[in-house]
Amino acid sequence: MAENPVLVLENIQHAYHRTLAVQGVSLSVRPGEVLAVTGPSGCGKSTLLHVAAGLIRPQSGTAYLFGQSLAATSDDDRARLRRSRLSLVLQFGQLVPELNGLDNVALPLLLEGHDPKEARKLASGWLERCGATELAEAEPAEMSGGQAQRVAVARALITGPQLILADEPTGSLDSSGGRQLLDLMLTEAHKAGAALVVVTHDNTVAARADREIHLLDGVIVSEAVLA
Ligand SMILES: Nc1ncnc2c1ncn2[C@@H]1O[C@H](COP(=O)(O)OP(=O)(O)OP(=O)(O)O)[C@@H](O)[C@H]1O
Repeated sequence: MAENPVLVLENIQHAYHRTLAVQGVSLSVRPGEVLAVTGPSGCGKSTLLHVAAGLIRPQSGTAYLFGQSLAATSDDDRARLRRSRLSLVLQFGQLVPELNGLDNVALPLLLEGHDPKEARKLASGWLERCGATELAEAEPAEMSGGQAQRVAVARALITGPQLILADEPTGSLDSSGGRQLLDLMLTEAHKAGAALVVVTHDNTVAARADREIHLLDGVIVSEAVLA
């Protein structure tokens, strides 16, 4: 029997004032699947990812994470779900400005009550794997966009999530740095059996996915199975 999807979006529609950003999008993501969401700037990719993460409540349609309707969960439950089974890599890293690189990576474990020494040891290992050892003591304000993305990816991987939602996770890195970080995300997702949904402008990133959906003006206009 096929495994249950980790993410289902049913007929999602969302507008900001008069701008219709997403118009009736439905999709489903299987465990372990890598899905690329592509399309030109402003076509609704980030909005869709934020809906999937429960950060935006869509005006209509339903999002299900791990079989649970996000509309039916409380803010606390959504936050808990995000911490335990889902990781986000948002555009520009979105690190906690008051914490250094090491504590930003350790934070999801600290919030779950892990031993701080152990959490920081694990965080240090993830920073190293993400090529960001030298950022352990740095504050986010001192980091370049690409450095913040490395730290954000380390923070996303430390919990061993079942689903990673990533918005242009390598967009601020040069092509070789971006490729390395993407390789790491794909390898770790594969090892853990995690699904990865990656929003990208970059065709070389999309080419690494199992499936690609292409959005135009908030609508899925094409879908391709790549692997
Ligand atoms: N907070 C907001 N307030 C008003 N309009 C918004 C807001 N966020 C997005 N939009 C608009 O909604 C549409 C979709 O935006 P969205 O950021 O989802 O697209 P995108 O494909 O991710 O773009 P990009 O690739 O440039 O990040 C755009 O027309 C954008 O201007």
